[in-house]
Amino acid sequence: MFNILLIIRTFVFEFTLNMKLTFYKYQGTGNDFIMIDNRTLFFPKNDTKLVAFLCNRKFGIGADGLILLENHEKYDFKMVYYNSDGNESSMCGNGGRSLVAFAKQLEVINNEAEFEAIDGYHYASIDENNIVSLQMIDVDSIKIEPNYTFLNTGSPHHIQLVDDLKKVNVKDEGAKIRYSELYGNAGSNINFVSQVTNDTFSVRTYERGVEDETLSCGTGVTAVALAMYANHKTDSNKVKLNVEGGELAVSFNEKNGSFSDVFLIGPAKFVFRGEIEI
Ligand SMILES: N[C@@H](CCC[C@H](N)C(=O)O)C(=O)O
Repeated sequence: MFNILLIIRTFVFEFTLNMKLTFYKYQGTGNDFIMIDNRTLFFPKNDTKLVAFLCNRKFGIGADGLILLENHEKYDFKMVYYNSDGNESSMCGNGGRSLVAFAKQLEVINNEAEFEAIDGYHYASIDENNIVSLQMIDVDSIKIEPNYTFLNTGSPHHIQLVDDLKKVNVKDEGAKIRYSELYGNAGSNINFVSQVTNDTFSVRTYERGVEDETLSCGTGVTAVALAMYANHKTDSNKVKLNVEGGELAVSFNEKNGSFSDVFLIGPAKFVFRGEIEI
């Protein structure tokens, strides 16, 4: 039976490396990631099918994304992020927070980290309860339209306020906007938002590269917090975000429409460690 599954898997994903891969599984408010310690640079980084297989929830380990931790000449480490479709992508906020917890588990850092991701330098701190506070990129350009707001917080985000968040079919409605003329080939992540109080919002996100709703999106809630402030929906510079997988917070400073000292704050948890034949 095992051999038959291996043959099916090899046929579907088209690879066999004949090795055992050690991986760690992490989640940040339900956005889940496979972590690989790639400090020896053993991982075949251009193997899209391998990454898609590892992230596949039926044939592989299952995750929204895969992250490599690598050495960096100047900082504590480097982050390389792939979406579950197997393609390397732009910044992942929950992934970045989870990677800081992973770096702590590997004893690469203590309670603070400086690392480089695809969008540049990041500073982070982690406390004894594994609450990670991750500095995100500064944002100085926000497109405000009557029905939506668009900005880039390391990844592109479309933000739309809705009347009844529970009733939104995030997968279908998100895909329509993601593949619409508005965003062309590159696409965008799509966030549906409802306001709870002056400083609290609920968010559901369709993620590009997962092509489905995920339980949380870190760059997404960061974008929502800044967008709600820019649209005068809140006057607080610390915003709480309820997502399907838990709660996050985003703090920032704003001056003349530009945002700096943007921090994404929330839990990052180790789930399990394992080995998989690839
Ligand atoms: N889950 C992420 C966002 C990951 C990147 C996104 N799917 C994209 O390709 O733009 C987060 O927590 O920020």
